Amino acid sequence: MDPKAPTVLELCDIRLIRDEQHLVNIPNLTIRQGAPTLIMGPNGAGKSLLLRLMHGLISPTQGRVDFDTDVQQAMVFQRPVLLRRSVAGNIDFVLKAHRIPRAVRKDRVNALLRMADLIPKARQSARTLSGGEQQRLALVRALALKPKILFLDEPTASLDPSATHAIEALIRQANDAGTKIIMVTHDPGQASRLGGEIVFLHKGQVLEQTGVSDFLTEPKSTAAKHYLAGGLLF
Ligand SMILES: Nc1ncnc2c1ncn2[C@@H]1O[C@H](COP(=O)(O)OP(=O)(O)OP(=O)(O)O)[C@@H](O)[C@H]1O
Repeated sequence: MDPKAPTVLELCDIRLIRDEQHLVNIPNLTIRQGAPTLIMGPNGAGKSLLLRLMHGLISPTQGRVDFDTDVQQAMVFQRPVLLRRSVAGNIDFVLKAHRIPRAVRKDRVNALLRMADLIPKARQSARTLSGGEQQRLALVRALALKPKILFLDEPTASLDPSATHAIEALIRQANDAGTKIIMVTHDPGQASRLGGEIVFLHKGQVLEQTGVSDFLTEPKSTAAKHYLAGGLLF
């Protein structure tokens, strides 16, 4: 990651405490523009909490997340949350809610459906799509407003290899178009295909922030070594 690239987000002295447990404890974390930032770490490390803190879905007990408030952000969850509308209707709804004029909306919806390879399914009820199709729709819907930051929480966790590749292609396209991708993944293969940097989280703390290939070949922390070797962490 280019250390001179502009900052998109900065965590300062963040602590998230619940029932006297320090679930997240991050003195400082800077996320910069450019290639994806991939958050890895064992189950329960605090990855989803970190993503939610960054996106502002939850407030920290202490500290602050600095970002440009004018910047459009979007998030896609592990299980897509789709509206009881048609496939096209799901995208149109988001655009309409942001007062995008009808003439512009039609073209934008079609372009996004094409990107997701969902043109033939445009009129189908979104909730009848397959898991992979639903996730493609959720992803292009999140891109509808051209967000500067896109948070993805294990978007391919329940998908087969071909659906996973389709989602990765969309992620790459979004990244190339200038959207900063911040994504939780457990899959080292996916991390190496997408590239960028890894933020390795363990027990709510950032133990490493480094390039994907360095992390996968030479993890510095014992916790990351165990994690990559498939060992149990305590
Ligand atoms: N509201 C809450 N109150 C108490 N504990 C919580 C709360 N929310 C999350 N936790 C705990 O915080 C820890 C981190 O949760 P989180 O969902 O961020 O983990 P994760 O790294 O995303 O794990 P996974 O890989 O399993 O999805 C977990 O032990 C979880 O039980």
